[in-house]
Amino acid sequence: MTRRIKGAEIARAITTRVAARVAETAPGGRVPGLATILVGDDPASDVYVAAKRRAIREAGMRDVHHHLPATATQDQVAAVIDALAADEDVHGILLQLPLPAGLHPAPLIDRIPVTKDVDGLTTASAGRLARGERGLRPCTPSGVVELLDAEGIELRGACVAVVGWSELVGRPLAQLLLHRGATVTVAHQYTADLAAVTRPADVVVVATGVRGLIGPEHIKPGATVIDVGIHRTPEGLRGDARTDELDGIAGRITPVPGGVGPMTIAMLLANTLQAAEWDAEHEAVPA
Ligand SMILES: Nc1nc2c(c(=O)[nH]1)N[C@@H](CN(C=O)c1ccc(C(=O)N[C@@H](CCC(=O)O)C(=O)O)cc1)CN2
Repeated sequence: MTRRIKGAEIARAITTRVAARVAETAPGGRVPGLATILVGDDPASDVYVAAKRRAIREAGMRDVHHHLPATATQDQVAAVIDALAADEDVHGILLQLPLPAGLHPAPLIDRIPVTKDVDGLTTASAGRLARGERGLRPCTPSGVVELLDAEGIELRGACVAVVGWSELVGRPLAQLLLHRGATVTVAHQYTADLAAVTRPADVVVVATGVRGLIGPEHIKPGATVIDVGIHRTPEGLRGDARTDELDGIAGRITPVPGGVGPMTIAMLLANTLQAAEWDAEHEAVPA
């Protein structure tokens, strides 16, 4: 039997811990504040930002939100980020992706101070991750590592295939895993013989945005499959893995929904708490 990894439950436990810590420190100290910026009306982004804002409030944090029209200019988005960067009550700033066509995400993200980069996506945070220095890590990759830890999967010496090259997931995840002593191979949707890369792996993480890319031909019996993909289909939400076909082959698999998705939000709260605690200690992000 293939075990379903209960991401939603693990995320709830993290969220509860964060909320308890906020309640403990808020009376004397400052309430952590997280600002979300949504540009345009992408329906999936609407759902994700609404879920983030709900989680922020449930954790006892301050919810600051800016919704700009799809016609907003690069300068208008930059002005919102700059104002939040200067606001002492805001400890984290998140620019929801993707942005509408015509806006360039990288220069906007890089206006977020590294101390408030709770999404871990600035060049400065990426540099810290590459060097193995302390800092705020991207939420989905750190959520994946938390899931593997919660399942008791030993990463040191494990053979892990990361399928996907995105800046949001694949590339930072490969680095996080390397820092944990895993042997990491990065592949993607155009890898010529994908099965040759994934079949030897103890853990396969798939984050390509290609529905059903990974099937039984890609997975060693007993291996763990972490499915980061989310596709809205007439049959409901589906991932990048053909989960039904992997039943009885994979040792463990994350479901979609209820797997990696909720971890992204839990790690965002954990990062915001961390940013607020560093701020309260008057520490820059410690090296
Ligand atoms: N600035 C960012 N933009 C985006 C990120 C990110 O980490 N930072 N990640 C993704 C989307 N995302 C968060 O924004 C996200 C995706 C999925 C979920 C989630 O809880 N999914 C549920 C299903 C919910 C549904 O779709 O109905 C699940 O898998 O169980 C949360 C957050 C892109 N943009």
